[in-house]
Order: sequence, then C-alpha cells, then structure tokens
Amino acid sequence: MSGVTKKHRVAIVGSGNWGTTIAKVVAENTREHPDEFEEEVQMWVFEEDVQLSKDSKHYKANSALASKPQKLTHLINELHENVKYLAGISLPTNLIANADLLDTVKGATILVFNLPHQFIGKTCDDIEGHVVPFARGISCIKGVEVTDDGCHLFSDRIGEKLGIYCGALSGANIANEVALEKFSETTIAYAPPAMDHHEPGESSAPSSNSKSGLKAIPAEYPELCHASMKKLFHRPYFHVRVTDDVAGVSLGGALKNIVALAAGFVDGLGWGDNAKAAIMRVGIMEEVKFGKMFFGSSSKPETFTEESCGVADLITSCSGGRNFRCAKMSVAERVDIHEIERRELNGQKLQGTSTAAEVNSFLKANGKEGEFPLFTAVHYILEGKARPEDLPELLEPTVHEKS
Ligand SMILES: NC(=O)c1ccc[n+]([C@@H]2O[C@H](COP(=O)([O-])OP(=O)(O)OC[C@H]3O[C@@H](n4cnc5c(N)ncnc54)[C@H](O)[C@@H]3O)[C@@H](O)[C@H]2O)c1
Ligand SMILES: O=P(O)(O)OC[C@H](O)CO
Repeated sequence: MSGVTKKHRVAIVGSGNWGTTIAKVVAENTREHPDEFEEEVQMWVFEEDVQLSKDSKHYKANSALASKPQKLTHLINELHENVKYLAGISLPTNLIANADLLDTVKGATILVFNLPHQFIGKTCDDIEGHVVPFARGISCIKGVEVTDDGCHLFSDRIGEKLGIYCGALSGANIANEVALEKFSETTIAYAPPAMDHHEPGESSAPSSNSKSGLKAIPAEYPELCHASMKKLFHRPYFHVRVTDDVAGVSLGGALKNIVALAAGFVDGLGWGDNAKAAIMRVGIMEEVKFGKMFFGSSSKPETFTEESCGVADLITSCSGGRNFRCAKMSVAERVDIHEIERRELNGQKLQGTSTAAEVNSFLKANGKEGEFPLFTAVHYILEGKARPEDLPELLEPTVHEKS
C-alpha cells in the first residue's frame, strides 16, 4: 500500500427499500475500514414530502417533525431512519441523505447504483460528465433494458453512458430481512479490464486502458479488486461471494422477477407447493437458457445454480418477494396488479411487470417466444391475453410456437 495517500469516497445513487439497506451496509463498512474508504457516505434521495406516520416511534418524540409533511432528506438526516422506504431501521450516522444528485456523486470514486430500473436512464443522463473519470460502479439493479439493438445489462448501460467500469451485485436479498441483519448471502460480479490500477510509484495521472478507453485508478488510491468489494459490502449478517460473471449475476436478478410473478399467480389460485415448485423448476431452466442463448460464454450456467444471485434468489423471491406477494393478491382478489402495487407498496416499485414486457418484446423480436414458455405466459397473463389458470397448458412449449 506504499504510495497510497487517498481513500475511496462512496456514493449511493438511490434510497428506496433496497437502496437504503445497501447504503446502511456500505456505511457500516466504510466506518470499519477508514484506511481505505472515507467514512461519510452520501446517498441520493429522489426528494419528496413525507408525513411521519402515527405508527413511527418518532411521531410522539418529535412533535415539530410530526406536525406537517417534511422533506424526506431532512427526516433521514434528523432521525437516521428512512421513514418512508425502510421504516423502523436505524441508519448509521455517517450516512448522509442528499437531494442533489450532482453533489452526491461529486468526488465519489465508487458509485453504487440502486434504483428501480425504470429510473436509471434519466439518472445516468443527469450525471453524465459529472463523475470522477476513474470511478468504478456497482449496479444493484434487478432488470434489463431492451432496445432495438438488443437486451442490455444495466451494469453495461451505466458503464457505457458514464465511461466507467461497472460491476453488479445481486442475491437472495429481501431488503427488510437484510436491514434487520438477518443472515443472507449475495453475489458481486466485478471484472474490470486488466491494467486497472497504477502500481505505487507510477505516474498519478489517470491513464487509459488502450482497448476499453477506461481510466486507470491513480496510484494514490487503494486498489479496487475482489477483496475490496468484499470489504465494502460483506457484513457478519450479509455474506458476499465475488465472481467475474457480470452477465450471469445481472440476469439472475432480472429474470427471477418474472418467475416470482408466476409463482404468485399459482399461489393466488390456491394450487399449493407442487405447482409453485413446477414454476420454479421451469423458471431456472429458462434463466440459464436465456443466458446461454443471448449472452453466450459471458454468462455461466453455474452462476445460476451455485450462487446466491441464481436459484437462491429465485427461491426467496417466490416465497416472500414483492412481485410474488402482489401477483398472489392480484389473482386471489381478481384486482389488477398495478392497483395492488399502488395499494400495498407505499411508493415501492415492482420490477417483474415491466421486465416481463421488456423480455417478451426482445423474445418476440428474435422469434423465440416459444422457447421460453414461462416468460411468455407471464407476459400474456399480465396483458390479459391469458389467464393464470392457463399456465399448465401454456408451459407446453409448442403452444406459443403454434400461436
Ligand atoms: N426491495 C428489495 O427487497 C430488493 C432487494 C434486492 C434488489 N432489489 C432491486 O433493487 C432496485 C431498487 O429497488 P428499491 O427496493 O430500492 O426501490 P423501491 O421499490 O423501494 O422504489 C422506491 C424508490 O424509487 C424512487 N423513485 C420514485 N420515482 C423516482 C423517479 N422519478 N426517479 C428516481 N427515483 C424515483 C423513490 O424515491 C424510492 O427511492 C430494484 O431493481 C430492485 O429490483 C430490491
Ligand atoms: O421484492 P421483490 O420481488 O422485488 O424481490 C426482492 C429481492 O430481489 C429478493 O432478492
């Protein structure tokens, strides 16, 4: 570490249910590793006015804050709690809520992106040109972006837009359980191109990797490698395994949200555990096939079967995730899932509904709907073109091929 005189500054872009939870994890770790990271962590908050709930422990104790709606950033910084998106969880005092996006990312050498996927495009547009050129990113976003030229990982989209390297974090991680410090595992994919770091003693001016054009991290900063990712995210209650498979990690997190909707549909029908297990079996097969077919050797089948971001996330999401729960209520009550989302989630966002539509538009464009009967069926059910009761028949691959 000789020659290292600076520390990494970490910023979290996003402050929802998972965004705030990961911010807590990171702020605990920057405090524990002050040799490598600046202790203070800035967290960008999409500002809104929030009325303290009568159920909040702060309601009686803080009459001034409770008397009228307050800025969410003000509440977070005063109470050290995100009362809207992670109520009841104490946040470290070195975590600072900031409504100014550019101020949040200013000077940050590690950017953690954690937003519902529909908002990431605009957020990256806003910060383009304002990030440290040699910064590194980690995307905690579960979703994919489909455009005319294909199906893209958010880690890649963020990296390309901002001109930085971006890895991914995804796992069997229901945010509230992690926030309550109940044991769970996660997977981080981090594989920046070689020559990423200057050796101590080399010029401190950021140079570029000749192939990727990425800027090397100057020698005054600690190296960023698998071990540093572990230092930043691993907690006694949140175990991290690091891999190089960015595509596998990202796809596992995105595609399981479609499967969780199907699990909710059959549970809402009261069909029991065998039906749910059937959905999960087909779901993991389609995840692996999607990775192989569209991401080739850059997505490894074993990532889906051996890492937390694969089958483990599928299991937890099909047991207690928001997509599962809302899909189940929607079928049991015969109410549109978007209405259930608005009614039940207090501003949190389902990711499976839009991912199902995006993945379907990609499969259709490639003539592959029939090869992914579960993903296709979920989209048709959400569109009202099929019924949850039709799932067993729709899971026969030939059905979509004939239609
Ligand atoms: N919540 C979980 O249990 C969990 C766990 C693991 C991964 N994830 C993934 O993490 C990502 C972030 O999810 P989350 O749970 O933090 O979000 P969330 O579902 O809590 O969404 C609410 C957030 O969206 C923000 N928002 C609303 N409108 C916005 C706008 N126009 N622009 C920018 N932000 C806006 C809100 O301010 C709030 O911070 C998602 O991809 C999700 O799939 C979630
Ligand atoms: O609540 P969901 O359905 O968005 O899922 C949450 C996490 O992704 C589970 O790992």
